[in-house]
Amino acid sequence: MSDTAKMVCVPSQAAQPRGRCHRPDQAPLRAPAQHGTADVDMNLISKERETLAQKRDSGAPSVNLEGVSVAFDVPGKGSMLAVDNIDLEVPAGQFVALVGPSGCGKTTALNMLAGLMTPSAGTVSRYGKPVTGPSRDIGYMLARSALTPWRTVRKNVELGLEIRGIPAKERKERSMNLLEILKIDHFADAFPSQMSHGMQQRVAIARTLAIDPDLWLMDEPFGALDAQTRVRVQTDFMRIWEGSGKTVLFVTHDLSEAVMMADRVIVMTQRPAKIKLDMMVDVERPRNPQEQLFDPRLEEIERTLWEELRHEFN
Ligand SMILES: Nc1ncnc2c1ncn2[C@@H]1O[C@H](COP(=O)(O)OP(=O)(O)OP(=O)(O)O)[C@@H](O)[C@H]1O
Repeated sequence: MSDTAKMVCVPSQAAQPRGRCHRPDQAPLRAPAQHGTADVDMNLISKERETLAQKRDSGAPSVNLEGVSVAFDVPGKGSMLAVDNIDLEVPAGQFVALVGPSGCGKTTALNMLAGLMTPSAGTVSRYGKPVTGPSRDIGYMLARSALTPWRTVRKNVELGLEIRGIPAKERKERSMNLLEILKIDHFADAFPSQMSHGMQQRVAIARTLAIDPDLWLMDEPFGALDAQTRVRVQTDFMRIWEGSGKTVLFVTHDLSEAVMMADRVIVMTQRPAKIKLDMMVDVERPRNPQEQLFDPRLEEIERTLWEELRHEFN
């Protein structure tokens, strides 16, 4: 692999003053359980939570990419470098948006974190442990997360809980709670085909979050929504995330969405992907996308990011 230049070292949130941006060329600022008894199932869940709490208490970053490169074999063309020596450290509880031109490697980064692929070089770790495969504490949502057409909305949301052997009563409580927050509880017994696309995306959000994942990987989750629906869904999503303490990696092509939602925005270069800019969004929370659509500070940050991003499209 033509794995050459050392690119960037991204500091943790604690080490990084909000609202500052850092260029990479500067010094680094841095089984399913059987449907058995409820007792057995609840023990399993509380054990997982305990382990997770220990990991978080360790202070290790929720996500860490160190010197990560990815090369794909392209028939007739040989090895193609998609991701080039990336370092990215994300502390637990941070909301990070990844933006960059199409094909620059954003999804590839999420896939590595999800344990769906391994890097060609470097290490991908969570709480200091290398990622070796899919993990139950990760939720992964795509732009077009297909719902199961023959299951009702509630049954779709409960799918992951069913697989984990969560008892029916708790499944129902959790799914209805999320559907209420997302304002689609009155559709609980409907089928996906009876809902608008925006509503289906809300169901997909609820399904992703129902298992209470520690790391939320979101790949253009609102990309297919019309502008008005998008702002409404963003607002609901913010309400769920803020205060949850969960780590989010959020891929989007929409800069204003990135700035509105995230604590920190990473601008990637065109392929092979490197980190071009790493910027904190110093706008206080809670944020409300419906009310802050034209917030001057958000617009200012968006302009700064756009100045970096636009050169990647030439
Ligand atoms: N399995 C694969 N085999 C070969 N090439 C691949 C494979 N997966 C991704 N690529 C290539 O790697 C590069 C990065 O792809 P990736 O999907 O990560 O980009 P992206 O930034 O998410 O793009 P988009 O914004 O369009 O979704 C692209 O050039 C893509 O064609």
